[in-house]
Amino acid sequence: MTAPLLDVDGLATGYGDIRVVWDVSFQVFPGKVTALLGRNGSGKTTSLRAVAGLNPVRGGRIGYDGQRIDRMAAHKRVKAGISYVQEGKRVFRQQTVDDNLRLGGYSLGVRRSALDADCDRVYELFPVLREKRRHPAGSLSGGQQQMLAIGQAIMARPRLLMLDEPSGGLAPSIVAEVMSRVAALKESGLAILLVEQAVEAAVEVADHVTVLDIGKVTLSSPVDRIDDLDRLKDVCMGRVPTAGPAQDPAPAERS
Ligand SMILES: Nc1ncnc2c1ncn2[C@@H]1O[C@H](COP(=O)(O)OP(=O)(O)OP(=O)(O)O)[C@@H](O)[C@H]1O
Repeated sequence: MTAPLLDVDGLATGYGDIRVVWDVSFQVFPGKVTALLGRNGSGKTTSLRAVAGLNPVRGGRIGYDGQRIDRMAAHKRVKAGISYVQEGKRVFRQQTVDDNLRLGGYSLGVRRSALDADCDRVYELFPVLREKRRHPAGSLSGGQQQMLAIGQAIMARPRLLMLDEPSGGLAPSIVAEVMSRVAALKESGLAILLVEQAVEAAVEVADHVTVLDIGKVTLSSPVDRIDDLDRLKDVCMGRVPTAGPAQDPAPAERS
């Protein structure tokens, strides 16, 4: 059985003394996508931030690559292979596309030739970025900036990639393009934790979905067991009462 790369168990977290996540558990496996779904304010971003080391763990545990990382500093988590693309396409708008990518790989402290090779890999994944490599990032479209933000995260050579609403503010055709790149990244063996409001787009690429509401899990299921998308959307909107977390087997338990 494949071991999860990320194993979040009974997580409680929040902001200072304000607790907004009470009991959240999910796993992410290499070469798989786990989608965290749920309505606005349900605690998805806060959970991601806790995994990245930006919010304190007040209860439960975060396991990564077989070790507890609850108290590991955020920059050490990056070094350990955890990359986090925050919501809102945070790129350096004045810098060129190429410089943005190089900044993403800066923390590795590798030689220029290695950075060149890493940039090339990103350009293979996102050919449109190669075309625009000399342009300032601020001149790119919203979708292209999202791809650049993902490319920047990949430059840090992650094993776990966390994406917070990559579809945010994008037209449906661009969302499909971004998701097809996410699918390509998972095929390359990356473990991906995807936070999304766009339920349909998320289930296209996800292997497992975990739905949060008011800081708790209301549904946890392999995607191939979900046969009613409308019901899933209702659960995500908090419109369907749930009898507590449905802890279906995680992907690895089925293989
Ligand atoms: N800096 C903060 N200080 C205090 N409370 C916060 C802070 N940021 C978010 N919250 C609160 O935490 C709760 C969970 O927010 P979170 O951003 O995790 O939700 P979300 O599921 O990601 O929703 P969205 O899709 O709107 O981003 C919300 O009630 C929100 O108001």
